Amino acid sequence: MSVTLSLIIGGVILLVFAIRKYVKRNDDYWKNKGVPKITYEHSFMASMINIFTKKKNLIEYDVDSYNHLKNNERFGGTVDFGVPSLLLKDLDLIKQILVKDFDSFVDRRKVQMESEPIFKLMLSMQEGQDWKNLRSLMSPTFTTGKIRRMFENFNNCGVDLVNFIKSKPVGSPGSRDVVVKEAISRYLVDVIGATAFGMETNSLKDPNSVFYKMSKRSSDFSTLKMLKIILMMILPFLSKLGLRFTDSESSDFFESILRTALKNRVESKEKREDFLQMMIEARKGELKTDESELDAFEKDAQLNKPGDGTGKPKINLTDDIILAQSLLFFLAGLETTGSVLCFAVYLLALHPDIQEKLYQEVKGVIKEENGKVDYDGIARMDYMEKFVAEVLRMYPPGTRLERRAAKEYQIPGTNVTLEKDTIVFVSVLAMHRNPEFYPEPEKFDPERFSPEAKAARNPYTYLPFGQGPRNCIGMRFALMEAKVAIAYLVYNFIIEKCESTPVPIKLDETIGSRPITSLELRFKERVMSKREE
Ligand code: HEM
Repeated sequence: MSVTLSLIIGGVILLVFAIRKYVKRNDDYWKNKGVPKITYEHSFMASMINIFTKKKNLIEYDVDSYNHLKNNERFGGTVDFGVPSLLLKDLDLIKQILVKDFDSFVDRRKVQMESEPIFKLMLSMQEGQDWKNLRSLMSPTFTTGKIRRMFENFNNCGVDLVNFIKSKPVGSPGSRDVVVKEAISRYLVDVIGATAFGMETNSLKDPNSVFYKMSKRSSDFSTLKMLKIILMMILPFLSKLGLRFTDSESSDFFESILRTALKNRVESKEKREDFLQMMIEARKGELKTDESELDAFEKDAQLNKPGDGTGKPKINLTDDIILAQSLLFFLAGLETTGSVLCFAVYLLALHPDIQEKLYQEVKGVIKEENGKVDYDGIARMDYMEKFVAEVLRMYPPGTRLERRAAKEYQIPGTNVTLEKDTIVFVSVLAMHRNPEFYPEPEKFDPERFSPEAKAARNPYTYLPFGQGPRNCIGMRFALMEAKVAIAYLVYNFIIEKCESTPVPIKLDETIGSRPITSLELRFKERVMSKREE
């Protein structure tokens, strides 16, 4: 072996041991505080090896930790790659932290984004008062009234989605095997392009759409990319050296397109029904919420004192801030809604009885609305509501909710005091799969979300969009765009497994919260008699 090679190998071994020592520095943190430490923990080495060898994906660690807590334990300490974090299990404590004591837990884990100035300005990255000011300004953009005004865009993309599937090569008569992820992602890119920036991105119509290609790049989480992200979480200084969390080519592409769109909109003074327009109105203090439109989830999310009461924004919405929120709108909805839709279509294929019930409901409502899919029609579909809720229970894209203590915090009813900056988290996936809350959790059953079943359950057992003031701002938008796609698909096709469809579902091996990208299903065109139509 040459001297250089020996030096390199020696250097690598030393580096790995140095990182290991750094990561293990807090191993006794919880024991010293008298907090039950979850003995099953994220060992740095084991996690890295498991991710690389694809033995275990990231989200399984939280479920293991949750299941490791004893019945009477309300919370337990873990050490995530060297950072002490508290896993919350008790539902009252979860409510206390997410909603009642929100002022002590405004922010999430700090992420260093030195080399990504636009990402740093996104709502999800903001902290403290800056976040409150921005969130109050943005909240009115996602209310029912605003989504209703955007609805025509959903409809146009629904029609294009059906045509996209029909454009695929026919296998057996009238049926096509389609890669679901591609069809769904193209639909979402077009919906978001139109509703966020008034752009026709043409992903469904143009197989070579650059928007689709770039969005695919932005959501590619290969094993290597995940390891880079984990490394940047462990060693935050890497971002100061120019390493980026995001894919630079796609981020730069979207940033430049959005910058031009914003400039053109401001200069032309043209008015449209899209997110960009609302942000421009917000800049002038002209964007308002209609309080009567808010449901319990959104009332829980209201901040105590939004704005300063004068209607004038408390922050200066610069072009960069608007640009950052537009990009966030684009990215936040792609992977999340995309994975929900892929699971939804897969579950329909596996459960023909549920698909038939949904089809009958969709057909009935479309008939009542004179052949149209419209906002009120979708909102009236009760079975659709239950179906989507159950998909989100089984496969929540946001598997973990995190908050960071803004100050010292004594956990109510205990002597345990959390230090400022301690991370507390909720394993959404583990709760959704807890048989105590959801008997036979592996069974797909939309009736779990009947009004009676819901009323009998603690609402904090179900948190696909988080809860409290820092919940998902795009929930209504996401649910509507997902339901419209499902309605168009079941109305036009019978969805079935095909030879290549994996049963049970195969999950993405790195992240674990989305299906494999190659998932294929069979779409058979429905033949409707004139009387049925
Ligand atoms: C089915 C689709 C979606 C799911 C399941 C989902 C889920 C979530 C979850 C779990 C959170 C964290 C909430 C918390 O910490 O309490 C979140 C935050 C967020 N979501 Fe979504 N989301 C979805 C779609 C969308 C869409 C379409 C948008 C944009 C229009 C969006 C924008 C955001 C933003 C901006 C935040 C951060 C909010 C803040 O920090 O104030 N999401 N989402």
